[in-house]
Amino acid sequence: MSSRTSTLLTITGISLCGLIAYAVYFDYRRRNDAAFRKDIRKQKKRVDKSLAQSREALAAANTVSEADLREALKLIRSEPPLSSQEAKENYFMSQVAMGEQLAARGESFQLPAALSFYRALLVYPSAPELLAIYEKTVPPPIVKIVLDLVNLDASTTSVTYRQPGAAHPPRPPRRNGTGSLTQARKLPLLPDHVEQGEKRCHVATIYIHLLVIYLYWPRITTVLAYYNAFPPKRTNVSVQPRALTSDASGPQRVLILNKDVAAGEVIYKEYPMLTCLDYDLQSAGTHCAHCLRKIEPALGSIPLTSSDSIKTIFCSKPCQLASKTQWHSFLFTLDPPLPAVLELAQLTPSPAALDARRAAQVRLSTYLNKDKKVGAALVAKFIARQLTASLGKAPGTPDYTEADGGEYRIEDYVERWSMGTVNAPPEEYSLFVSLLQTTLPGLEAFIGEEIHKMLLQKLTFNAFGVCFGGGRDNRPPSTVRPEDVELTRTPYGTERQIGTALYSVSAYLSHSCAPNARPSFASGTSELHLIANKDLKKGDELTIAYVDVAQHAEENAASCRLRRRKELARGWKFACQCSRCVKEGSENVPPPAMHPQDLHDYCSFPLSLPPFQEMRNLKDDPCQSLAARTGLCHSERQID
Ligand SMILES: C[S@@+](CC[C@H](N)C(=O)[O-])C[C@H]1O[C@@H](n2cnc3c(N)ncnc32)[C@H](O)[C@@H]1O
Repeated sequence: MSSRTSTLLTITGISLCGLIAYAVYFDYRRRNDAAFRKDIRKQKKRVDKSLAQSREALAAANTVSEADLREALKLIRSEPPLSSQEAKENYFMSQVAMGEQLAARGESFQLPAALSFYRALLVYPSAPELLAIYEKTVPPPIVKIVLDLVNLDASTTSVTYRQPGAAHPPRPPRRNGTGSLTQARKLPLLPDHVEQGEKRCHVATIYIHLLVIYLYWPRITTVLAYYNAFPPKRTNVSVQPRALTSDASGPQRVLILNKDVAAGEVIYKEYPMLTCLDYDLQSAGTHCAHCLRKIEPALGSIPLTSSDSIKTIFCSKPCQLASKTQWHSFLFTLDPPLPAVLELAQLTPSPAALDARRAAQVRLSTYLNKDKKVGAALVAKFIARQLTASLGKAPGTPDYTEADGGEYRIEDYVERWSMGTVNAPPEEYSLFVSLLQTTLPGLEAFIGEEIHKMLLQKLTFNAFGVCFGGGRDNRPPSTVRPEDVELTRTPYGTERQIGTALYSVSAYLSHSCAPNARPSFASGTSELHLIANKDLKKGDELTIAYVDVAQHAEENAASCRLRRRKELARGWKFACQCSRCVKEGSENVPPPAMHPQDLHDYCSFPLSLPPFQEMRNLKDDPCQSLAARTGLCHSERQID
């Protein structure tokens, strides 16, 4: 030990001894000397009084009168409205930043700080959620002023009044969640759901309520700064609002390159948040059900032991463990769905309950298997992953976070994705509910049909098809109408994929028929490598092909254009305006003749399928007359 260290320790030791000695002496006199005790009481009263006086004086100096608030509201109401989404987002960020700076300047800046936070609230899509965030992060006197402003605004709003960018002043949360994950997060706070659960008088239900409250409560620090921390710097890309043009359709956000890259270079690599092996391959046992790697028989595989209701194998122990803890136990086994549940004796299921759980799993698996319903599997896995990530963490399976310094979970990414318009068959939701009811009773109260639909729309819309090499050619054909086939983004075509995966960064890639980048699965797993198709410059928007854009031997430019635009219209509901489509569209080359006896010559519906047989007998354009009667065929309106 150096002499300096020992001197410090000696000084510290003496000081501590002195303090202890004084405390002992003080305590001795307090207990034994009545006059000393009286004196202390007097002193304490004096100090308390003086403290109370200074608090009152301080409060009086900082009280914001109703007149001040009315004046402030008048000012805010006179500000011009914001029209675009981008302007609202910028406004929101600047007001929050200003609020924070003003709040840090002390008590005399509380009103201006509150005004900034209030302005941000007016343009935020979910005011109750932001208020909850403020309550955790903003000094309480400022939050109080914000709440006073909200109340005053609500009590004095006239119908013609418009806030900057906001149609209405903030409202309390709606009672039934519809439309967004943000609302899903607030469900546990809604009394009608809590009452519903309590009526069941079920210990498990109450436990599930607590679990969901914990799970959905937003992690305060991460919400506002999302796009600062995401995507991580190592990906060399950023997510930016699409430059506004006269065309209002198109992606809201796009991926922009942050540095120059050469053709063939890997721009970034990304692990999936969630994977789904195609069901036929899962049954065949040819691929790992977690990373989707092809199983090499010589190297062996690891089965999922314990009551697996589907035949599942993995390439390695880590994949088995990850899959088991993230969703497999929850969805496809009779094991406790979450490790935390193990400890609750009252949740030990009866044999009848286990039978019901197994039956629900088998029903869902059968449904998934038919017509490759990957959307339903993605939703089930998403819910399972959310729950297990929060409460069922096992060693070696860290929660998903793909950001610089931000702690994000899967729902934080999905919440911000755009969604398509998928309509799930009605039985899909009831299968899902019966799985939840038999696995963690009570959970289903929080995932209504609307939330289920919203998840389905987001997950299927943003899913990627995983293909190795050029993909496979033995995927079982679908028996549903072409328009109802679930499509995933893959330049090889969904019918060549071996599975589906969701990626937090790549979700933002938009489509071009002449893409400047391509996804590759060169590691032989679902890890996505984004490769530059040509030399690219910092600031370029990255695009990939959502569909197979290659012109095949039997096609000419026009029929290739028609095929890919049809697929884009069916899967992603947009008419591509890329340079290639525009150029080829202007060349007016007629597509080669098709086979009218098999396919409708415009939308290529197989007319032999039962619903379309009647179309053969129609004299006029079958697509149009069918569309007029049933709305079934609308491709022609979407693609050209
Ligand atoms: C999977 S999402 C893409 C996500 C997107 N980056 C976003 O969050 O806004 C697919 C949707 O993006 C839009 N999109 C992508 N590429 C497009 C393009 N080239 N032209 C028009 N819309 C496009 C379409 O609305 C499409 O349905």
